[in-house]
Amino acid sequence: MSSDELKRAAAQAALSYVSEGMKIGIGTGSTAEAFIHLLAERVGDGFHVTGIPTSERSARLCIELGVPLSSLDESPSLDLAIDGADEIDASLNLIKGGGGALLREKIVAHASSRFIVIADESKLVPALGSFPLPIEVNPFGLEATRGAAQRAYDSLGYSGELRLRVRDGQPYETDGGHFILDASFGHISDPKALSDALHLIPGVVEHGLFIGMTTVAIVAGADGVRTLVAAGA
Ligand SMILES: O=C(CO)[C@H](O)[C@H](O)COP(=O)(O)O
Repeated sequence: MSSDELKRAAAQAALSYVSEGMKIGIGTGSTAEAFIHLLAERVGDGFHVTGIPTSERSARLCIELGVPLSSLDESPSLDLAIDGADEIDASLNLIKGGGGALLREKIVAHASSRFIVIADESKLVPALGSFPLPIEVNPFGLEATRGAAQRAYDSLGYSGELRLRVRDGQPYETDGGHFILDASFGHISDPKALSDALHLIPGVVEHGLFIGMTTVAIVAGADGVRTLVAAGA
């Protein structure tokens, strides 16, 4: 199966978690978009759901395909959220934000009773960190924030670099008007310690480590679709 077929298979399996009338958070990225297409087919057959999108990009696709939308302000408590990931470790901790939507994705996942991650098996890793960690920062004081983040990594014993994400020659701007620093420091030995250290920096708006948030990961591979359930979920 191709990577797109695997993403679609994971997205298809996630549909079984969606019931009539639910309010669901809708993620961002190619796997989440596969899910939006499948959900739209169900909606076309008369199924009722309300989607709360995690990005303008996902919102546009939902509108184009006829998936009814609401906002987190109108619907602050969600039944579940379904989203992709850049990396998934054995404890179902994640790196997210490759598509630049990590802040809204984290807010929506946190507002959801269950957070379901869909992915192809290439996203499963023994330890997080091969994928650069996206760190969303306020543009004000960018260099001060970059320096503080570098020192946080240094103090935890990591070595590597922070790169400002650029698109078309300009800093990449998130839906919230922030910038992203992509942190390449290799395997993250203690995700919680790194998360705490980054959260102490005023210019850091949020980072792409999703720790202890995942309820279920649905992972599609050559041998079929596996459902991995988080301990205690
Ligand atoms: O976190 C994300 C966007 O901010 C995506 O979920 C993540 O980048 C995975 O994307 P894809 O499904 O295209 O591989």
